[in-house]
Amino acid sequence: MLTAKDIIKEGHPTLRVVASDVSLPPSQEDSITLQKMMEYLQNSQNPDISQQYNLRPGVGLAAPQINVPKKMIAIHIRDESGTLHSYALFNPRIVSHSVEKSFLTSGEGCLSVDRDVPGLVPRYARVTVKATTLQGEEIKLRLKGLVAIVFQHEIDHLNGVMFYDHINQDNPFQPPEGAIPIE
Ligand SMILES: O=C(O)C[C@@H](Cc1ccccc1)[C@H](O)SCc1ccccc1
Ligand code: NI
Repeated sequence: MLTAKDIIKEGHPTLRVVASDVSLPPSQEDSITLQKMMEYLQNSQNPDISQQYNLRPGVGLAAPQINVPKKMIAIHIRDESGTLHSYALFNPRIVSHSVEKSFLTSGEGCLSVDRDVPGLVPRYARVTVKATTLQGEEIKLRLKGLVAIVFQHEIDHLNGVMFYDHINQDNPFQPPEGAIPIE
C-alpha cells in the first residue's frame, strides 16, 4: 500500500514536469499504480487506517506526486450533497470550461506541500472532463462545485502546476471578479 513516504514534496523536479500520456490499453503496471493511488485515498479517509499508518487525508492524488510522471489521477470525495465521486482515471483532460470562476474560501492545500500557503486559488466554476477509466471506458464528466476544484487541482499536477501558482501575489485574498465562493 502507498504511505506518506511515497508522496514526493515540493522541490522534487517530478512535480514540475508535464506528465506523459498513458498508452492504452494500460499496462498491468500502470493499472496497479492507479489502483494503489485510489487505495491511498480510501485509506487516508479511514480513521483507523490513516491513524495506524499516519496518512494525511486526501481527496485527490496525481501520479507525479508518487514520482510517476504519467497522466493518471484518483479522486475520492463526497460532495456537498453527500454524493460520492470516486474516479481512477487515465489521461484526464478538461475539454471545456465556464468563463465563470470559483474558489475555496479556505484556500487550498496539497499532499506534496508541507506548509500553509495562504490565499485564494481561482478555478473554473464548471469543467467538462474526458478521461479513460481503469475498466477502459471513455467517460465525459460535467463537474461543478468542490469536485470540479479537486479535478482541476489534480489535472494541474499532470501539467507541473502547483495550486499556489494561481494565487494573486499582489493580493492573495482578492476574490476573482464575480467568482463563486465555495465553503
Ligand atoms: O495534493 C493533492 O493533490 C491532494 C489534495 C487535493 C486538493 C484539492 C482541492 C483543494 C485542496 C486540495 C488533498 O486532498 S489536500 C487535503 C484535503 C482534504 C480534504 C479536502 C480538501 C483537501
Ligand atoms: Ni496537490
